[in-house]
Amino acid sequence: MLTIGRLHLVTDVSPGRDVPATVAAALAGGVDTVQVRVGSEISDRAAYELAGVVLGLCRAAGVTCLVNDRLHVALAVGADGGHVGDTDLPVAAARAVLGPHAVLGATARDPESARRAVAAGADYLGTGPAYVSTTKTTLPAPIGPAGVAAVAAAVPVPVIAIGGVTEETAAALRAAGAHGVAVVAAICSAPDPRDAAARLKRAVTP
Ligand SMILES: Cc1ncc(COP(=O)(O)OP(=O)(O)O)c(N)n1
Ligand SMILES: Cc1ncsc1CCOP(=O)(O)O
Ligand SMILES: [Mg+2]
Repeated sequence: MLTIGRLHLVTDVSPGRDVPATVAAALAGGVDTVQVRVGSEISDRAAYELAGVVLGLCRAAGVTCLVNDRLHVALAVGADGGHVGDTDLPVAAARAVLGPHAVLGATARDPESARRAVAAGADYLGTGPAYVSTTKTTLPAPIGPAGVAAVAAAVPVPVIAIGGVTEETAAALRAAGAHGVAVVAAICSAPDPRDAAARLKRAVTP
């Protein structure tokens, strides 16, 4: 069974990004999980093609590759698994679609929904927003390290903090009980994504 990484790169949906180039740099810097996330305006065909390219980069680096939301794309490209949230397939349905061996992540913002997601088959939880995110601006108020700690204390699976995470805040989230962190902007908007990933990796490595 795959272990859950400590530094997850979630790909940037902003137009004009060279996603494969950023993923390659982030992998060189030490990202240990890549989650392919595309906007709702992106066709399944384009998502499939992007996921295939990212999966190839991940396989060459020996890194886990997940697909956000679109589990049929995850299955079609042969990714390691997927991640679902409140508006996606329910966790139990996602598990049924992906099968027993795939990695399945679920979003949970509080202890009760965290326990439910794990009971339904999630291997890890993404929790947040830890801080204010510039990438996804429609989110509820940040839960901070205390909210992350509450979720981490409630479940036996790895908890990945997401939302506004930076090199500076990653250590506090680990100290709060997060197994690791997931980022978009801290790597994708960095002047040097490889260096940013390396710094984040040091911050989340025990
Ligand atoms: C690691 C991780 N945690 C949380 C999320 C958010 O998923 P979701 O709530 O489904 O929101 P979208 O990413 O689909 O907009 C995630 N993707 N990864
Ligand atoms: C998809 C998602 N879900 C919660 S925060 C977030 C975006 C995280 O991006 P950033 O690391 O740039 O805040
Ligand atoms: Mg989702």
